[in-house]
Amino acid sequence: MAAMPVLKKLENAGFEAYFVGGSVRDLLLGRHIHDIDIATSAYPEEVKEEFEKTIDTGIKHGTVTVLYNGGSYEITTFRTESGYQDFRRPDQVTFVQNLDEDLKRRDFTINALAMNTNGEIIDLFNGLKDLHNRVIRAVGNPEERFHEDALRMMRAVRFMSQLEFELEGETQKAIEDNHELLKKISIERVREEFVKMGIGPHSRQAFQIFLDTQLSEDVPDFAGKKDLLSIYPQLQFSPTLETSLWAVIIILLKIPNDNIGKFMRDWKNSNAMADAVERIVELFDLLASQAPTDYDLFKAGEATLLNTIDVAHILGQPISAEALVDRYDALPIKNSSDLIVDGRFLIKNGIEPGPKLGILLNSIREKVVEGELENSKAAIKQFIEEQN
Ligand SMILES: Nc1ccn([C@@H]2O[C@H](COP(=O)(O)OP(=O)(O)OP(=O)(O)O)[C@@H](O)[C@H]2O)c(=O)n1
Ligand SMILES: [Mg+2]
Repeated sequence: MAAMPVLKKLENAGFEAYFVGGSVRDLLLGRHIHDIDIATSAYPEEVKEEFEKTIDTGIKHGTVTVLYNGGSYEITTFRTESGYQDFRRPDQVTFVQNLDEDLKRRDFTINALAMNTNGEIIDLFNGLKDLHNRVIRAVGNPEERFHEDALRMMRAVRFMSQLEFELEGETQKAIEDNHELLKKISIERVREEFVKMGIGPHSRQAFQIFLDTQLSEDVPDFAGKKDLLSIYPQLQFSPTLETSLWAVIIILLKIPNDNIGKFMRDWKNSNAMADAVERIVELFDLLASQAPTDYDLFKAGEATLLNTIDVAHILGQPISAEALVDRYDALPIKNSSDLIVDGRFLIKNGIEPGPKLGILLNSIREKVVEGELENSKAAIKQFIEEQN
């Protein structure tokens, strides 16, 4: 690890120092390491004395960011779990003088590993075994861990998705029993975990647990929605601008389906990338074979992160932006607020203001949502005339 000199510097100054948390986990899993956390016996002021460039990231929590040799490191004084407030992260923390106490307050066994300057792993909670068996398991008593910080319940499902791990039974049960605590957490923090869950490679399985444990009851707009998995496979496209770029290049180059794998390997793309790109090309093939409607183009755009006009071009059916705007009016709507007309339109077309107008407007809305009536002014006008 290029970060080793930072640990050594702290050790040479007479302090204990270890890599901890996600960086140790990701190192052992061979994953990309995106941030490096260091736990130390040194107090923030002492850390600052050892390094020239530091940022006071969270002095209250014992954290100083050190910039060293082109890298950036979050160095935090050993601390305990005491001081958690109302199921959220602690406002104040208690510093302690040993690593064990610090590891004990961490969320999951795979996140409670530490590594010293010799590259030795300190594993107090069988985190290595859980890494090997691909299990997310709370450190110690799961209830306690989730009471300390309820966001950890969302972290559990996002790690499942990101790392392609299973959730250990007791940990899952504690989430089922305590899911309501998630309501205490700010939506910004929940959203961050939700997005990581949704875009991870195991998102379908994680999403299932998110629904099963009823965590879904405690986030906006999901209450009572139990049967979402039937539509979820769409997200397995995992589109990114990068996957869509390769798909577009393959279509432009007219690479036959059998050769997509070879094309992707020629560019040294990963297998996962190749799979995702193949799915997108398949989607385009399917669309090209069946005279797509505007709605198909729109949905294909969503599935590929391309805009609808680009999708139409790729399929050899160029349309102008103006034409598209007109044609959009006729798209089926999902949300009643998307209805193209309102009460004024009905009055203009001969309906007297009053209760009958409200009832008619509601039935129009229902028919459009059900797809029985086109969401266009012409179709709705005709429908009104038929009712009179
Ligand atoms: N609610 C939380 C958040 C963090 N941690 C501990 O702090 C470490 C670092 O936190 P963070 O960077 O948020 O998560 P990572 O596990 O490093 O995951 P990521 O790869 O997303 O950074 C975690 O590994 C874990 O030991 C915790 O116990 N409880
Ligand atoms: Mg991290």
